[in-house]
Amino acid sequence: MSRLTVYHEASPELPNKMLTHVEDIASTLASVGVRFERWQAQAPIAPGASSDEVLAAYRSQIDQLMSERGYITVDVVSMTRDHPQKAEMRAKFLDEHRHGEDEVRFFVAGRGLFTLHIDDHVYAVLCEKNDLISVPAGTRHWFDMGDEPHFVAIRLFNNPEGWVAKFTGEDIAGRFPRLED
Ligand SMILES: CSCCC(=O)/C(O)=C/O
Ligand SMILES: [Fe+2]
Ligand code: NI
Repeated sequence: MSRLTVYHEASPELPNKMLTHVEDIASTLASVGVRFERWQAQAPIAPGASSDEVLAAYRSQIDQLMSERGYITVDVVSMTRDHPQKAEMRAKFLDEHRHGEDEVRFFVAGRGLFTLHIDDHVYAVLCEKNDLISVPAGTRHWFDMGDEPHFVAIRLFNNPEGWVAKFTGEDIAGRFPRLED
């Protein structure tokens, strides 16, 4: 089940609230400029599926997003528990960073934990299959796929280089809960 946990940045051990209803998650995130929607990931895709397979299965949703907001690049992150680079892949996103563009991710299988640092609050969004999240450009955030990664996410970008991150150098991510396996 998707879940949003909200904290003050100084109190990682004491959440202010935890929400599991999609409308509550969406409205709370919308109040800080983050788009969260429940889509239908109907094509049966398993973690480990190839990018071509995923892109072909979700062509119409991808085209819709691309024409809506002018995204020009799309890729796929497809992770399994036995992925040979799972530790490196996990580490890549674990520290607080920003992107120069919106972070648009559509989960078509499995789950992952996005944590957003907005003003003096921290929003931990457990995204599951069917969830679409769009985090505005410049938002401080990190992502945990866990020790046992199991997900497929489609990523959309509005620059030709795809994924480019600027790390903040802050250690805040290490103080907040990771994804539980
Ligand atoms: C869920 S896709 C992999 C994570 C990612 O692209 C990112 O930018 C995390 O912050
Ligand atoms: Fe990111
Ligand atoms: Ni409700």
